[in-house]
Amino acid sequence: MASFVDQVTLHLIGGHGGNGCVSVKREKFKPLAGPDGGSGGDGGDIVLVSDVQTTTLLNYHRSPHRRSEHGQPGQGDHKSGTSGAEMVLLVPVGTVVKDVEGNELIDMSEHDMRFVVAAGGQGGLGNAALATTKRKAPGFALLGTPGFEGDVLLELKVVADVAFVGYPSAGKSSLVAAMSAAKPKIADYPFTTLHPNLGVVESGETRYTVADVPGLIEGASEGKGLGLEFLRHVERCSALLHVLDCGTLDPGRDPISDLDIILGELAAYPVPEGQTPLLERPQFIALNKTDVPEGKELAELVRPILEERGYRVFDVSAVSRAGLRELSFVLAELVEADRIVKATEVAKPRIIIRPRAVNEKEFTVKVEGGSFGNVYRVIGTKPERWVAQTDFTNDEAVGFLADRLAKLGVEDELFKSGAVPGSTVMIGAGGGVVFDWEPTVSSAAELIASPRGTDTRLEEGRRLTSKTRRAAYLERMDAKTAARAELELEGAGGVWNDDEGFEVEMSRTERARREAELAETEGAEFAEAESADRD
Ligand SMILES: Nc1nc2c(ncn2[C@@H]2O[C@H](COP(=O)(O)OP(=O)(O)OP(=O)(O)O)[C@@H](O)[C@H]2O)c(=O)[nH]1
Ligand SMILES: [Mg+2]
Repeated sequence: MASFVDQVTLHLIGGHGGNGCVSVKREKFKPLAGPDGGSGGDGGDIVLVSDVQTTTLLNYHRSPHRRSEHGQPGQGDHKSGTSGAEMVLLVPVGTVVKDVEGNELIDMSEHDMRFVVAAGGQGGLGNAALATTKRKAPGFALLGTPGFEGDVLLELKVVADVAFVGYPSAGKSSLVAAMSAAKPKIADYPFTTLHPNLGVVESGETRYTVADVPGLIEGASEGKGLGLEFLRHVERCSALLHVLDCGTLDPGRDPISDLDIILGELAAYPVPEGQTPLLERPQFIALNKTDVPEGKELAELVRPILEERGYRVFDVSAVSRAGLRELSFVLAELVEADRIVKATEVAKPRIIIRPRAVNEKEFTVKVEGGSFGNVYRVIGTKPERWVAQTDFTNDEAVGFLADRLAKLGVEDELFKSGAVPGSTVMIGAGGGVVFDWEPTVSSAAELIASPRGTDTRLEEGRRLTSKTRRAAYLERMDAKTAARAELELEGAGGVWNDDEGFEVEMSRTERARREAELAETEGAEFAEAESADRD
């Protein structure tokens, strides 16, 4: 027998970010015209989306391994890699997502909720994006980081306002189909329904959901038939509708004894603590199949008995749709009233993801004793991500990592924790990356002599003193007419205010040079470096 699947472990791998590209632009008369390596695209996320049309986790049971697309690497000529496509996994409304330790990550209790279960990796910056006025020609790019890799647990607890319960073939699915747009499987053999079908009913102003659960038989609470397992889906329903079959030809059955058996089984279902037992919730009765003459007769016979017991009884037919309108209005009223009550109840504390405080430390250094001396472990998302972005075969990239770590204050913190040059430093909580620590301070001299990422071949534009600039300016004023002709020839444009506030037209290259110079003096380089960190 097909088993009912309402729990599945997904094995997820988010797409990796594409690597950044190292490339230098080459033109006919400018073989080294600056870095132009594009950035890698981000890896695609894996996103869970709750959807009323989806009723089961069966698909994931069959193929629990899912991976989203990788980001493409960047290319020369400033071409960024395309980002990996997001992978959307539709899950039924009522799916609870848990991590491997069983902690609830999210309860997807409403339609169209989105939850990124496996974030894709970040694309690495290309060398063009890493260039600053100081580091004009970076000979390295950042690597894309890997996407999330791990397992999550999906557990289905259908959330419906009204649950339809009853014997197999009583017409529960037929009623859901007749009252909503849902298209559950309907057939005249028992246990057609193996998982709950959800339908959305619109009645006047009210929208509510109904769910039918697999048929119940005597002994269901002991595991007969499909058992009572799936009644966990009824746990969150505000009301029950007993669907009684008045058209059955089975001599051993009649609506009253059917109802009694179902009530007995429902009473045996243990609801979790804090919830109303199933039989203490509002219950209605639908006498179904009244379109057939015998059904109508039988319904008329049993109606007074049921009403005497205090039930509200509806004669309906899923086939002729008789009585469905009235039924849906009454259910709507009840759902409305229940919603008002629930809204006034104290809301359950919701999980709030607070943004990290600005001054919160971005990493910690832990000192771990070892047989080869102390190990200084740096733990923090930023340093760990930076390590993942580093191409350790490239000295410049390693240097860039060192600069970034120093800027974040990792070096200071290592000093404070007692690390000395040569100490073993690990970055990352797990195995991580192991270094023999060489503080960058000692390499400061090297930095002054030749900043990382410079290429003397690109160093045409030396920085001018204001004196030489003024001289050059006066010279230009003299040769202004000639210069203008020349500029137009170059297809140049742009007006620039010089030191004295005069408007000077200049070529694009000159303009770019001046802009770069200005940016540098205004500390824009700092901002650029910041943006290179991309947080
Ligand atoms: N004449 C008549 N037949 C109906 C009516 N409602 C359902 N049926 C028939 O009864 C059979 C069973 O219907 P389902 O809707 O699959 O019954 P169910 O209660 O969902 O059954 P399980 O999923 O097996 O528990 C089908 O052949 C339907 O066509 C009705 O109002 N009138
Ligand atoms: Mg059914």
